Amino acid sequence: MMILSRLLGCQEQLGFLHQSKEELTDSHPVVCNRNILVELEEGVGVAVMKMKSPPVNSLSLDFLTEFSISLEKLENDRGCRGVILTSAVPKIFSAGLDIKEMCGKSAEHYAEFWRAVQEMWLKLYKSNMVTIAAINGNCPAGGCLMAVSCDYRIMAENPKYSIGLNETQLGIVAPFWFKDTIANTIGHRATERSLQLGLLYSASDALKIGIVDELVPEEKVLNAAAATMSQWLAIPDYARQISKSMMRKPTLDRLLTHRESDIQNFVSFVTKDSIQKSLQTYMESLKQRKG
Ligand SMILES: CCCCC/C=C\C/C=C\CCC/C=C/C(=O)SCCNC(=O)CCNC(=O)[C@H](O)C(C)(C)COP(=O)(O)OP(=O)(O)OC[C@H]1O[C@@H](n2cnc3c(N)ncnc32)[C@H](O)[C@@H]1OP(=O)(O)O
Repeated sequence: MMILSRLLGCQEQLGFLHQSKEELTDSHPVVCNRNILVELEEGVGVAVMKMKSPPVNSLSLDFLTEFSISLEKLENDRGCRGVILTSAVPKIFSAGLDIKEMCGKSAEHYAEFWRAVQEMWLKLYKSNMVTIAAINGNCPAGGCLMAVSCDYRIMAENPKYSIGLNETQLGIVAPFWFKDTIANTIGHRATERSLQLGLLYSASDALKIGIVDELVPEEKVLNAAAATMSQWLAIPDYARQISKSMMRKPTLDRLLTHRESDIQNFVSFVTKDSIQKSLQTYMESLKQRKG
């Protein structure tokens, strides 16, 4: 009953979660945090993590911390074998890193923020669970990193949605582990072009280039993710997990080995006047585009 009332509280607050009371039984334990709603279907062993931080699910320090804690809890739950990552904010998967966390703050804050970004990626990329991104909206930069860190990506075939690592368009640089993650997905040449030009791909181009694995009509994204999940869960966990680790370990180890220097690089990069100016100009351009 408590679970039900907590979720209903969130629904009232958000007004855009389309679940009926009947669907919400105690066999679907729900944890409704500030930024992420986690629903675990116990019999099936699959959790849905719904990002719900309007307006754009930007990855703030608070959001990232909550994400890592939620994922770790699921990782340690023997009843959970798979996670579907999606959004409860209409038209947005995630707008990527919260630019406000990278503007006008202290070096200590930037270091803490970057460690949280690293932690989110390390936890997601090395997860033993099957991870599927159900991309139901725009997915630039850090949002794209989250998606390509999953095992499989299903995107809504909406021509208005795009996905990619657009950092250079902001005058900033995707760090080596963003680059490695996307290169592991689409290959070296496509990554080179994609990173230099800061390309955002439409859903259909994203499928062609392999950033996403499948396009489906928007209303079918979650069902398609659930269907793919059951295929992946049919493989014995141990064999699948070792295969995943074999593919991903060198990429993970590279950041683990250089974690502190990566934080220092970020701090010295982001504290440059020229970078602060680029980020502020970009934030202003977002606001102007609106008006
Ligand atoms: C030797 C050199 C080594 C260097 C390497 C070392 C270190 C690496 C250094 C840096 C690496 C940084 C990596 C960065 C990764 C990122 O993720 S940066 C974020 C990039 N994200 C974007 O470019 C997306 C920007 N947003 C949009 O394009 C749109 O908002 C949208 C997602 C398409 C949604 O559009 P719409 O629905 O029209 O919403 P609005 O544009 O009106 O936005 C609503 C409000 O949200 C604010 N906002 C949007 N995005 C962000 C964001 N990412 N962070 C913070 N805030 C954001 C927007 O300003 C609106 O605010 P107001 O309502 O106007 O207040």
